[in-house]
Amino acid sequence: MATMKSLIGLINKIQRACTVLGDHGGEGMSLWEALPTVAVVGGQSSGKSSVLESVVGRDFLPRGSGIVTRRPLVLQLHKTEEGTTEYAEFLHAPRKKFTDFAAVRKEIEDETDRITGKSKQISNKPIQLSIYSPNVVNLTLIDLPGLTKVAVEGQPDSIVQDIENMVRSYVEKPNCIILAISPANQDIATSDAIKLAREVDPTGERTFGVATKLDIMDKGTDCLDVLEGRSYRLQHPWVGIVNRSQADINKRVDMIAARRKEREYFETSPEYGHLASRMGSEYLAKLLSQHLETVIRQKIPSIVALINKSIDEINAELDRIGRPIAVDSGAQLYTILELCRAFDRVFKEHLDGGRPGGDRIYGVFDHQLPAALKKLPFDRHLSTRNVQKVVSEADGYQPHLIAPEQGYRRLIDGSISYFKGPAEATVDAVHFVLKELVSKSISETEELKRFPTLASDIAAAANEALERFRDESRKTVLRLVDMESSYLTVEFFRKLHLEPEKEKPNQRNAPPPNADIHSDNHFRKIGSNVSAYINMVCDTLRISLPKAVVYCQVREAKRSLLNFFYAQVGRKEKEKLGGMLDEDPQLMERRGTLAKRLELYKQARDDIDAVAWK
Ligand SMILES: Nc1nc2c(ncn2[C@@H]2O[C@H](COP(=O)(O)OP(=O)(O)OP(=O)(O)O)[C@@H](O)[C@H]2O)c(=O)[nH]1
Repeated sequence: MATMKSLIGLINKIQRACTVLGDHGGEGMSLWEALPTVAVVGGQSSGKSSVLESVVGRDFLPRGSGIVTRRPLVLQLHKTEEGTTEYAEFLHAPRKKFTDFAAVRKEIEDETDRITGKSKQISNKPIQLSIYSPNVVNLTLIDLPGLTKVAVEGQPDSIVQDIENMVRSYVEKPNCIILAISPANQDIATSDAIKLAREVDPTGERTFGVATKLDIMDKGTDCLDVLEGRSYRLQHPWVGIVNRSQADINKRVDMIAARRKEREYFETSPEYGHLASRMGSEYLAKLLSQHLETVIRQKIPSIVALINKSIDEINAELDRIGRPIAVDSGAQLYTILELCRAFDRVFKEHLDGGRPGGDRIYGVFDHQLPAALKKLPFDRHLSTRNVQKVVSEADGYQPHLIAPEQGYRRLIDGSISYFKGPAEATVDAVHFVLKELVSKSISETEELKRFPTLASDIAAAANEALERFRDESRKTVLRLVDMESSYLTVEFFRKLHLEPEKEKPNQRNAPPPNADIHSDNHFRKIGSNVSAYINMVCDTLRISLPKAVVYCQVREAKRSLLNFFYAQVGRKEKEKLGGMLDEDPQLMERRGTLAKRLELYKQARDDIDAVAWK
């Protein structure tokens, strides 16, 4: 069977670990709240601090007027071998051992101010203090601010409610044992502690009533009705305490002497002599320790169940956000390539139809390009006036005799050069669609979300590749246009001469007023022939430009978008690979917190297994 020391010591260990991880209850069923503790509750100046110091046997708590205790003090008592030196340790100063308990008091005051500032504010962030002494029992007590009635200078009006809310947040927990301190020299009916305890623990199963200041009750009055269970009955018998009076404190009566004085008081008291064996702070400490140990033993199964549930939840979240990356360069390289492949898969799905986006490229070919071609200013370029101008310039001093060969060539070259605009616009439009698809694919690749550095490296590499593909595509489409200029389709013109006159004068070729009909008809005819040829070229380019763009940009993007990147990664020094896997700092912090919490819960489970089932 586990010893009392080991069980309570175990809970102390888990409690300290919870505090390190910032789990001090309040946020849903935390491990902290599953741990049984003893909360010391009482009105101002009810004697809380005196009881705690009597239990510890040391003078170590801050004293003063108004609200002295402004943060919960989690006091873990560890019984050490007889003759060993007493010392204290704070969780917030783990390597500092305090043997001077006056310094402990100062550290409690300073640590309180560190969080609440010099104001009289309170804070629910606990101070964790462990005391190792042969004069204590294994016990964990939480000292809470006194339930006050009136805000004093420098306190906000809400202080009364704030304190009650904080105290209530502790005592309402089913695992909290309530040490209700009531001064016997005041009507117990007005005890703040009993009132609150009655509310949160109506059956009194987890309330221990303590009556202090028995020694200064009005002459002729005593506390026997309460101590002998006739009034304010609780499941556990009340314990009477006589702490040091203010005079004793001022005279620096030490705690061990005070305990002796308290024992003598009860042993020689006519009223309480018969109760002496179950009165006094030493008896109270032993009673609480035994009860705490019983409660812990009862609660172990539910604590283990909560720990196991928490372990499963943490493992599930770690799986979701991803486990830490291995540190060896081989594993890192593998991870990087895997992530690149994941991105590539998403990108290809966008192009091939699994995800939206590829259709926008078709939209460029099916709408944007035809519309742009239609808008080209061939009307103006092939107006009769301009045809006449270009042909005349091409003839020079000798007008052409039959067909103006040079004039035709210049008109056709001039017309074909207009195609360069729509050709380059198509290349750019497809480029921007591909760039957008790269960006969408990065954001849709779940695995990449935790590696912002790698995500931006992949985006940069992909966009660099798209720029290269665009340059190549631009050269190719311009070459296609130039090819149309470089060698005209002779068959077209041969066929032309065989065909009868079809062209009727229309608005576009209408001759200017009082022009020479022969030359106008002649130039209009030329313009119409060139226009027919250009229409043929236009039909050819409307088909060949998309092929060139797909071949140079879309096909390359599918085949080799990251090939350069793979080569770069392969050349990176090993230590640089880790840098590519830098994670979102918040994510790393979250994973670190989860890993620490997981370690706490696993350790707690192992400790409990090691102790509880012996
Ligand atoms: N005679 C006598 N005086 C006591 C006893 N218990 C406490 N006192 C005195 O009552 C005053 C308040 O005692 P504390 O222990 O500071 O009470 P407290 O509830 O901790 O006070 P705050 O934390 O400041 O609200 C001090 O002057 C103590 O000396 C007792 O049993 N007998």
